[in-house]
Amino acid sequence: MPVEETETKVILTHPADESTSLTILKHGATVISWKYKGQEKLWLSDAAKLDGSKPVRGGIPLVFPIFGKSKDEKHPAFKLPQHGFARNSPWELLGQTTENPLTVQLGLGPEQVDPELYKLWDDGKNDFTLILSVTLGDDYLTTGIEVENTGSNDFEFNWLFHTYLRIPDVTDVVVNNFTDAKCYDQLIGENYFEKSPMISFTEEFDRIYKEIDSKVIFQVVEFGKVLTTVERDNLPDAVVWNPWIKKSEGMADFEPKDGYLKMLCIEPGHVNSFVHLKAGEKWNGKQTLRNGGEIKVQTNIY
Ligand SMILES: O=P(O)(O)OC[C@H]1O[C@H](O)[C@H](O)[C@@H](O)[C@@H]1O
Repeated sequence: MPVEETETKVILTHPADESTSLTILKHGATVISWKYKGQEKLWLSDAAKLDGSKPVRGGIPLVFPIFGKSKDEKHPAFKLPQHGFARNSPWELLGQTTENPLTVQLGLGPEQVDPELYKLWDDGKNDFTLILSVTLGDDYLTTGIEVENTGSNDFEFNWLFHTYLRIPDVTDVVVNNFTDAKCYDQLIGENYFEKSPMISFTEEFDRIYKEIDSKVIFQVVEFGKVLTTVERDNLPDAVVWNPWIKKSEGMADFEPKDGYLKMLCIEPGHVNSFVHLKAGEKWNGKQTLRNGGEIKVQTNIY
């Protein structure tokens, strides 16, 4: 069976190769595992809560309708907890949409969100439908989101795929194609242009790269070999995050404590500005993670 549904999960198995598969937790519609030819490509904490009591620490949590915590008291998302409610709500499997490549859809509407939580967004005035499409390709995983404003008032939101990539050792990898991109460094609270030809990791890292053209891809490269390629569609920003030693110690659901060496978050999103969605309109964004790839060097100067 290429698509199997249990009470809590949806499992997709590649029809031509059963060692390629993925698992989606219905809680948060979080992809918690992607195996390419038997090799796990996503990082999941050993202490991640998979029982719906917390957002999942690992895999691909979904961030909506706010990235981080709003600092603007007057903003409709000000009262929401960090990263909103999509990652913390029970999504519903809508069904399989294509066989080749294998695709399923999951949906979320206000009625599935904890009413206490939903009320915190603009006093519960915003009506929406989220449809997540997850595709398991031969050597890739695509997650695509459609946000529809099904209500009668306009609203605005952030979207982000909080992707935790599993890697052999974060101190051995570099990531390309952020050179000359605008960047906000969350650790020092400063804006600058990224100048490194490749970014590397020797300490805590938390940067929002902004307004990067869709044709620019990001690649995690280890000793000259591409491990994973990240492609984006209509998601202009990308957060790059590694919590390093101290921050990992402070997260109860982060295990093992040296797990930061085995993970790197590259998070395509629309977070530098809000998407304004008029009543009745739809917005789409998509990321594709591809196993391997040829090194491609691209610029952010146009
Ligand atoms: O602990 P969480 O709410 O899952 O957030 C985890 C991380 O998400 C993003 O990557 C942010 O840039 C970080 O500042 C934050 O620490």
